[in-house]
Amino acid sequence: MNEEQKSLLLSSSSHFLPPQGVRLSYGTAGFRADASLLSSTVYRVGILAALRSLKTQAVIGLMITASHNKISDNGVKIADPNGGMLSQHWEPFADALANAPSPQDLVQLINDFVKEGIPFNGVRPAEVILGRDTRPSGDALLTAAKEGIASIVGAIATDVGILTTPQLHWMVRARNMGMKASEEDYFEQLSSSFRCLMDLIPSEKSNRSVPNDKLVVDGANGVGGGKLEVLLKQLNGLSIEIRNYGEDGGVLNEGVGADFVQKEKVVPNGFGSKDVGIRCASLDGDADRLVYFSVTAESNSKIELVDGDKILSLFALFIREQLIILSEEEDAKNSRHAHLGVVQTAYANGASTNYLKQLGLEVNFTPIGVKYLHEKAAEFDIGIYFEANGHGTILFSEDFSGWLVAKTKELSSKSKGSEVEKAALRLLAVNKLINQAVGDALSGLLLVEVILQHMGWSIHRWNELYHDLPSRQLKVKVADRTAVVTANAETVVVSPPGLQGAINAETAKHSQGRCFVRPSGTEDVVRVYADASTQEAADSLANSVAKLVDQFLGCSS
Ligand SMILES: CC(=O)N[C@H]1[C@@H](OP(=O)(O)O)O[C@H](CO)[C@@H](O)[C@@H]1O
Ligand SMILES: [Mg+2]
Repeated sequence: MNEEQKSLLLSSSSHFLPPQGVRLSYGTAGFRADASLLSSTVYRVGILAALRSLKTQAVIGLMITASHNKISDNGVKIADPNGGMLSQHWEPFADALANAPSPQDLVQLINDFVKEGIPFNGVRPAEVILGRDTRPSGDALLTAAKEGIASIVGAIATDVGILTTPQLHWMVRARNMGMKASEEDYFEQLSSSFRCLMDLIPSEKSNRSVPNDKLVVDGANGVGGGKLEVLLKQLNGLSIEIRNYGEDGGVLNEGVGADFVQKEKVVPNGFGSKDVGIRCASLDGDADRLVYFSVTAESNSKIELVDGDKILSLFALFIREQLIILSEEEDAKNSRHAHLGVVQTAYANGASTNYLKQLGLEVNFTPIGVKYLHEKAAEFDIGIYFEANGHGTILFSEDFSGWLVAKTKELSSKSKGSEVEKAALRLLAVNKLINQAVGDALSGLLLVEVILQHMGWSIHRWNELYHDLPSRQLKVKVADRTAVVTANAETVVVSPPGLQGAINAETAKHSQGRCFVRPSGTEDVVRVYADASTQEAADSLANSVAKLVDQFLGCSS
């Protein structure tokens, strides 16, 4: 690193001193904290993004969002060249950068790091694409990110404005693949592949009208509602009403959104008795999560939740159906057995795992956080992953995508209009529609809608695929959540000593009980999850274990 670069870093970093007494860590989804604490962190992630771009000689994304967190929080995360999350190898460097106490320490750290092979004088300058969600703090943090990028000589920052998180990841991936990568291109790809899937609905089904065919979407008062509206203008055949846009006085994620609906299992604001029986969906604040629900007749606030596990099951059924058609009608010589795998976490409802296994699918488990699920899903020809909270997607391997393209070409000359050609075309359209970079509520929603039409199913029929085991999630505020250390994909507490033993004893008192606790990577809480044979038992188990957490870790003041 030359002197010009060092002094540029020294002078610009002196405007962004880190907050005292706060230690930040690149958690399940980047850095998150109260927005007032974040300008130095975002500035430093700007530097990190530029260095990552130099290292990979590719375009990197930087997204300013705190997703489902309360409106006063914000956060920042990196999209790697393939559109996925930042390589886990770089997370320790990200932590060290964010916590370097002084400009001198920061420059020293960067100097040591770049010696290990960052091509400072490479052929290609660093380039970072910047996106942000609708949070009011986003603007100022964007300036900090730009300053960070500008402190690496020659680096280019491209501000793409307010976007959903998956749009930003999609753009990064598209740019690095040399494809069209604007927001219009994103909408065009989603709408054209959706139309293609609609056209491939078997005719006996497309004439059948699905009961309650209107969909009502809760936009979490975030970025997703407005984007969905733009997308809908390019589509026919969908009747969608959007509520909680964020422009009608509602507060981001407050009593609304996918995280609220999935965890509390009650209707979001703006929904009630008028919606009984109607198909409803909820996005989270940055539109990378999607859950469905319907308002029950017994009580206006109660819902039947159709969560990420059930979206996964619907997708798996559909993909499996197409693969079966392909393999049955194919002559044995040219056939290719596609390896289909699904990936879940410990938050998956046990009933969903049983259902998927009964379908004959290979079910894999990873620790919490999409970076782990995504990595695992990428090992299959087609890998489907979902967190119960509604974040997930379907990944197609490069090899299988290439085979599919060749296959559809071959079939279009050999057996045009056949069932096998249609199945291949459907898979190809799913590959285009569903975001290959990260879970994406908008593309997920379009895929759910077209599959329901394809099956001729109402939300109730879909919900009947299997019955969820009753579960309960709670958050416990403690003095220091990092005091909870876990193992076994975050399902067993190893510290503080004695806590796991107490949880086990409590769990054993409840029929079919299962319970685990872990520190959240996105909020300042410890999460408690319990499931059991009845709702009362799940509630009682979760409540008792929340008390244990409180006893072992002490309440924060
Ligand atoms: C119980 C739960 O929903 N946890 C979520 C939540 O992480 P926590 O580390 O639990 O706060 O946000 C992550 C990012 O969206 C997501 O990957 C994860 O599954
Ligand atoms: Mg989100």
